[in-house]
Amino acid sequence: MTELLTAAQMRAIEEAAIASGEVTGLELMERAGRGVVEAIFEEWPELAQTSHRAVVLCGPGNNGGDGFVVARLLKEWGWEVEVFLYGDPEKLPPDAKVNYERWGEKGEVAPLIPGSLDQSVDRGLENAIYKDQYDASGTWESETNIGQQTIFIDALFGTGLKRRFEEDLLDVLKEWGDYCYEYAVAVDMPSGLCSDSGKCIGGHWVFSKLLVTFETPKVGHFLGHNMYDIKSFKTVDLNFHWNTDADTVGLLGYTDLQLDKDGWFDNGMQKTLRTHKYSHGHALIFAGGPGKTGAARLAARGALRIGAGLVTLGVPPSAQMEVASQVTAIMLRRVTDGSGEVDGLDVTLRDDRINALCIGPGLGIGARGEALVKTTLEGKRATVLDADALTLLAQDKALFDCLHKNCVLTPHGGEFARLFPDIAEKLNAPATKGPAYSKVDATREAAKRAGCVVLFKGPDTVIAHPDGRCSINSAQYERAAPWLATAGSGDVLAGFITGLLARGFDPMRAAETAAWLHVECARSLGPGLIAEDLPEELPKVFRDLGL
Ligand SMILES: NC(=O)C1=CN([C@@H]2O[C@H](COP(=O)(O)OP(=O)(O)OC[C@H]3O[C@@H](n4cnc5c(N)ncnc54)[C@H](O)[C@@H]3O)[C@@H](O)[C@H]2O)[C@@H](O)CC1
Ligand SMILES: Nc1ncnc2c1ncn2[C@@H]1O[C@H](COP(=O)(O)OP(=O)(O)O)[C@@H](O)[C@H]1O
Ligand SMILES: [K+]
Repeated sequence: MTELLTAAQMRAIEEAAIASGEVTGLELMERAGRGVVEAIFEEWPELAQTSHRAVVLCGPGNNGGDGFVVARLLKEWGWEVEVFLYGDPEKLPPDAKVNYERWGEKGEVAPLIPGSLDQSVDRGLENAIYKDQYDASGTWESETNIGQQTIFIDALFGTGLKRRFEEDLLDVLKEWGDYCYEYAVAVDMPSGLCSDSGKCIGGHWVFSKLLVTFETPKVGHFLGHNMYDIKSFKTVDLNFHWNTDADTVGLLGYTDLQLDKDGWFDNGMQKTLRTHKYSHGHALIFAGGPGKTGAARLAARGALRIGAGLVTLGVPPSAQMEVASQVTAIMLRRVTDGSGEVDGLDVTLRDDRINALCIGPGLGIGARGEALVKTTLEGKRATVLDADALTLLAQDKALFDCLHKNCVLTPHGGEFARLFPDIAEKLNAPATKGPAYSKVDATREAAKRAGCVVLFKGPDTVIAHPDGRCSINSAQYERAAPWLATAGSGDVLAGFITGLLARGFDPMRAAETAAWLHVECARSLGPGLIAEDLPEELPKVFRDLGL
């Protein structure tokens, strides 16, 4: 799993490597700066054809030190380089100071104060050509003579940003422009954003197209919406040994999910030649009343496609005809209420082959919904609680206290705030100092309180286990799939998780695998997708994965 580090973890592993004598801080800084330059030429090969111009903004810490290395290396390539420093050179930390002095042998350093950037930015804009425009009017070939371009390098702050920018710096950054230049690079972090939470601490942040980070990405790179302008994300290997602790957050990827043939088929519920449908689990998904059954049907379709052996919709008698006219492979059963009467859930659950439940999509928040949530939780079976079930849990502390370790809660931001108002308040409070309270912190706290897995939705879906394990399923950067934000897609996700629970996945793995596949389906479909398409795309996604 790609490990995502906090600023403190990154600092600790670097300090350990330096203390062990494996590498010096200066060497790490040199590798970092060299990595940035290589990343620039890899991203924009056209810039390697002739020499160009760089404007480098350096900050008062080691991020600024990286900037001085980049400036020196680009100068050695024959580039015209302008360097600005925010802060007092005498107060630079030792490695940054060495690189400031090394740069001083090659060029000047101007103070970064209001007005100092005017000319540099104007000159940069004079010749700037924008790839989007260029593509529309003709071709963009790496051998095209694009004239001298200016590349803007943001090495102001990295993982060390602690507080809001002073007014003079805010003024400078406004001059720098609120828009994104074609060739703009963030060194480690877009300055102004918190590397633990992705939140804006500085009061403003610097836009860029390419972000180059070091050794392994930081948690904040994958949280929140503030990095939407970044088109390319590169990680430079600093080549030193490190181990992380149990707190480390993982970025979900294909290899982590053991979605190879063995991992996929070899679960508690094995899909092999010798098994039959009951070997793959039986999911029960509750539907709401007439006109409200679509959400549960979407979830049911998702559960079936992801491999549950059988899927039954538990419907109130009033919606029986509506549902019956819409389903075929999915079965239907009347579930009036939570009771032990005929058609009561208590009776249905006497069938212990039903091993996974999904409650909430389209359920309603009336008495039937409440009774079903209660009976469902008392059964202690693997259960996904989504949508209306989350509202019911938020309204009733006794019901919330019935949550158990086999549950998965799947709130979006609004539902999360209803369920965990105090946690949401901390999360949504304006960030004023770093490291700021993050969506990872919030989801972990929520999972601990609920005593079960919480999957907090969004392009940055965070999945946390009460024992502290935590991962992010990212639909950002090259995995962006904004068209997934469409009515009903969350219902399908609830169904995917339920289907995997029926197949015997444990709650954490079911939530992680389902979330990852959900985004894969969206990417495979592309813009125009509607929620109904998602389950139908699974066979193609499975085929493409070689399953
Ligand atoms: N530690 C290492 O060995 C390495 C660090 N590297 C770079 O070093 C960076 C981290 O360096 P630092 O820990 O020095 O942190 P930064 O360079 O991000 O900034 C920290 C400095 O800024 C000050 N500061 C924080 N918020 C401020 C604000 N709002 N206004 C004014 N000043 C503010 C702090 O007091 C401190 O002096 C990484 O992001 C990375 O770019 C790389 O060179 C790789 C090696
Ligand atoms: N910008 C986005 N990019 C990618 N995925 C998104 C984005 N916004 C929302 N999603 C995903 O879409 C789904 C929406 O779920 P939800 O809000 O419950 O919708 P609904 O209730 O209509 O089904 C979630 O899986 C969420 O992670
Ligand atoms: K930066």
